[in-house]
Amino acid sequence: MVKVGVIGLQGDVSEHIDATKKALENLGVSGEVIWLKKPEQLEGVSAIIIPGGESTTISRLMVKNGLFEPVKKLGEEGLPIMGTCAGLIMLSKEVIGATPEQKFLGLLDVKVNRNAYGRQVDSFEAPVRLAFSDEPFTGVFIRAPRIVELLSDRVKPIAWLGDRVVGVEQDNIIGLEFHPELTDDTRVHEYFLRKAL
Ligand SMILES: NC(=O)CC[C@H](N)C(=O)O
Repeated sequence: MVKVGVIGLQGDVSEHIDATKKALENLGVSGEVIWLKKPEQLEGVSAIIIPGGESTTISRLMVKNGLFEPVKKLGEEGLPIMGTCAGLIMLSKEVIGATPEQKFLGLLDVKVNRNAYGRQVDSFEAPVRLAFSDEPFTGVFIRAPRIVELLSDRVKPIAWLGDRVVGVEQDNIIGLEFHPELTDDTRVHEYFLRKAL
């Protein structure tokens, strides 16, 4: 029985909850998926998801609600954490274009550029190649950050758009530029959840 917490302070929380429930079903694993707002709810959690949204707001609210430090600690201790889009920004070590008060969990050795795709290509869908599946995955990119540098050998690419890395993994941590929760395809969530089984 796994318990997955989706950080539910801002962003596309319900989409991640639905995708995670569906992925657990497809894996044949019984589990609970919770809308995580308070540190007390971290008790017994086996994996955490940080959704897409607005990283400045998610950062501020995680600090305000007392989730920032405990989540950082759990990630450092090896708890599986996946961040999509704004969630990727939250997980990163270095961020170009951050606001001065914005804080990052620093669990992924990557440098990202916030809002790097610019206005013209603000949002788009494109086929993404995954390291763990032969079939392409529909990548939904919405004002996505761009992974501009891998800062250590510990971080491994797991998703590509053309020859550009758009998803990475570092042991227990996964960060993606795109939004797998906005498709009906649960392969990415399943891959992540296997880390918690
Ligand atoms: N869809 C998203 O999560 C967008 C992220 C947003 N550009 C940010 O900086 O937080």
